[in-house]
Amino acid sequence: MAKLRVHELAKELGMNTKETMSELENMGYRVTSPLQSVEPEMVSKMRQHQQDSEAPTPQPKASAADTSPADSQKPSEAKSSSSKGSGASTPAEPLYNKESAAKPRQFSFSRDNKKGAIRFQEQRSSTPSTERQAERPSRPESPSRAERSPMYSKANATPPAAAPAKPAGPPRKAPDRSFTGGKDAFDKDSKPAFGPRPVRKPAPADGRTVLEELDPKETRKKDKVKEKERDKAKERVKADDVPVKKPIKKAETVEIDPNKIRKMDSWDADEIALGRKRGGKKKKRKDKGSQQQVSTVESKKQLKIIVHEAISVADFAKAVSKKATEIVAKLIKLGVMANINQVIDAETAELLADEYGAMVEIRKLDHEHLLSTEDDIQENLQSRSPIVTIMGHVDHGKTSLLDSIRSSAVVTGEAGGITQHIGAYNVDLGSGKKIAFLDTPGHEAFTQMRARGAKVTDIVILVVAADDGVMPQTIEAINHAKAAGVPIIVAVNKIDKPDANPQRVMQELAERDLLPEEWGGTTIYCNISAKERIGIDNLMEMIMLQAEILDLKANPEREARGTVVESKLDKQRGAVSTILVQNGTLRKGDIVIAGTCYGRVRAMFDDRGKPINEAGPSTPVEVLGINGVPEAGDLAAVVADEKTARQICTSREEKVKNTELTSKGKMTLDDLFSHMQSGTIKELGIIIKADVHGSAEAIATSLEKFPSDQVKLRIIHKGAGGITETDVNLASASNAIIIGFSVRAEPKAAELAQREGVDVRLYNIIYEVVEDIKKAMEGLLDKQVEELVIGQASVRQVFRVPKQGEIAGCMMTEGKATRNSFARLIRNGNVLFKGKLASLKRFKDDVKEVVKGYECGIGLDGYNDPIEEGDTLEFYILEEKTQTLDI
Ligand SMILES: Nc1nc2c(ncn2[C@@H]2O[C@H](COP(=O)(O)OP(=O)(O)OP(=O)(O)O)[C@@H](O)[C@H]2O)c(=O)[nH]1
Repeated sequence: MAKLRVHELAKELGMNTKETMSELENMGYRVTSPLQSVEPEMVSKMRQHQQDSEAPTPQPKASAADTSPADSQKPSEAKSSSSKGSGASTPAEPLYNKESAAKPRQFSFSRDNKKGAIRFQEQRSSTPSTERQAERPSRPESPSRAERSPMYSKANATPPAAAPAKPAGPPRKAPDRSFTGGKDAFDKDSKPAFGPRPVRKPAPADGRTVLEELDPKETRKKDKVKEKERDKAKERVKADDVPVKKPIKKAETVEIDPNKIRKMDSWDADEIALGRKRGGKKKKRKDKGSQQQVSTVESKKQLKIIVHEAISVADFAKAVSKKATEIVAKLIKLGVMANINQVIDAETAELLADEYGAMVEIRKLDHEHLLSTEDDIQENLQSRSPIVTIMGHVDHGKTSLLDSIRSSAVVTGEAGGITQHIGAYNVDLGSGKKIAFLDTPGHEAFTQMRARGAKVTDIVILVVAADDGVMPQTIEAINHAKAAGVPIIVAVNKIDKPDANPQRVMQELAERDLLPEEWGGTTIYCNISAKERIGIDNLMEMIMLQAEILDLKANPEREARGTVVESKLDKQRGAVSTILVQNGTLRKGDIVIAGTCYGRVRAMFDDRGKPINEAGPSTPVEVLGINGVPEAGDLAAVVADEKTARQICTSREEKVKNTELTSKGKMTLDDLFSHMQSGTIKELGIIIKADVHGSAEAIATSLEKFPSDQVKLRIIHKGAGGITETDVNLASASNAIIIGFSVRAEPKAAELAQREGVDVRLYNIIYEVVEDIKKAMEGLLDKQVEELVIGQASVRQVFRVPKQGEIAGCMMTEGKATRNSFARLIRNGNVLFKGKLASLKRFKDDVKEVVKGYECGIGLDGYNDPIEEGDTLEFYILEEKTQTLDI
């Protein structure tokens, strides 16, 4: 008997790949990849296991089997269709411009065992699925799968035991309600579980389908939910009906939720359950009035105000049933100058709420919170297409690959053949399967987005030219993808070239932890020629296979949330933003916030410039109507009205102004110890940049060997050259520190590091690097260091002194500077340097200290960039505090 790969076995057994992997694991067989070959004996064990579980019983256990997504096909059929369904095994057959599917199609994978090629398979359902279902014995469904399947109603997934009332008898032909991923599922005859629910039909005495039998249960469940929602809605309506001038009685027993109303919080799961958002147009109109910003809910608890990012003073006043002028006065007492129409941030609202014995619940509008599907109603979750980023070294064929995938001519249209902008494209593979591609000019945009909290990509395609091999940017791309925890599929490109050497690429990448599956590793490699369009279909199959493993889900029913991929100002069209919808559905007319910008979606275009009215999950769209140019990586989310959008954006703008806020929470060597102590850090990410590769290697080796059972040192990236913005972005996105050895940070990188709060350490002696890390771990074990500012000086003139570099001629404007103090060099609010003084002089004499009102000359130790007139020097000393470990 021949070996089979995991995904082939899964196909044969009618299971999904993930389940098969876990089933194999359960049977004690180690599986690391869906491409892994399974030994013949294990294959037969699995088959036996399958048969055992499929053995027909006199009990009518149709319910679970009916709901199996894979049961619509017999294993034997799966095999036979695998060879014919793909149009035999002509490898060059295009996958996504197939003739239109007149018949319902379904999508799956198969392997042509003779040729060893895994192929997409398009299965035409010539036989009604009900027949196929009846031909094979039913197989009990595992509850987990039932739960996961988006198209299932939970009721249908009830295990066999849940239907004991059914009369015993021979298994009857139950209609196929399994979801196969194809349009079969919508076949009228087969009465799909996810079609219009026959809940209102009275269940017949016998001959009922399991679906019908279970419907009352489902109905009850639904009714309960609806009832709950109706109650909630009533409460909201009650609140909405409160006239403006009428004070809310018993304010302390009223829970006021300014955001949980139709106008404020369109992404609230409850609202979605009510289906209010889409049907809420009329209400919206009716609600146009400031008083409708607040809704009340009876509660015996403390007054609760739910605030997302901001709330206006007027709304806050309403929430606590006080006059706005009183709130303004309270704010002044708290040191916040705001008028009635101004917006206060959630934290200020919290302080204010304290004054009224109320509490504020802050709901964050960040990527982590908004893009999670946790609060989505499970049954609304559906599989979504994978979002793929193509990365690789310059000229290795990223654009050509994308071009060949979407059969357009991007490369020829590019100026100088260089990818000039980030594009996002949807590729239709037919059979309802799509892949969203992000075309980035390397990895900068990817990491930049990640640094902004965006996690856009599900899979990275690493393009490596077979004639060129692994190059510096290939390594960077690997490190960036790894740091983001995104799986990599390697596309070895240009195999058409005479000097192509795919084996060498494999070898080089294997050394970097990308061990090919055929060598016992887990990384998928695909040999392709983007130019000659060789192996593209196989690559697409592998992407879909990986996507299946990742089990990507989204809820198209909810309001859109996504990420800005790029944005620009177009002379004709105004601000144009490319938004990748990641959850929900974006519709024309929706109000979108993106970073600090917002607006009503005036028009939307797909990746080919075609106007569209709505875009579901994993769809990139060009959006017109946003009032500015948001940054790549900004979260885009639909809110219910412009007022809410404005409030949030105003508050965000204020936060952006306060640069300190953005640098909050970043890891620095200084606070490594406190993080270690609080247990908030398990590993310290390090990026090493050195003048030569050898030094970077040497530092990495010594750090990797560093013994510590508390914190693991993880080298995220190492390379030769100065510290660039990309390095800082990577550090910021990965909460890592940067070690520069005999290199400096590029000015823009230094600025970015300052803005992002990334700790950049510069060294000239390897030993000192290790020593510093050691000190950070051990030295701070005894001491906690605090910076105490002691003075400030303004740079009036700059002198160049041989061997000493630049000396800043300063006037002390505040406090004092001492010879052993530290200094921060600040320009336009940015700290360009932080470190020791190299010299402190009055005229030609070294002095110990200079006080306010006196001139002095100051050299900065280790700072080699120009000092400029007008720069500010801030002096500080480090104060050590003894730690009390036993607290
Ligand atoms: N022979 C051969 N040439 C290829 C193949 N793929 C790409 N090329 C050529 O390689 C060059 C670079 O291709 P691009 O697709 O622009 O590479 P890129 O990685 O997107 O480059 P940047 O946009 O500059 O980062 C072009 O001249 C392509 O025609 C291939 O499979 N075979």
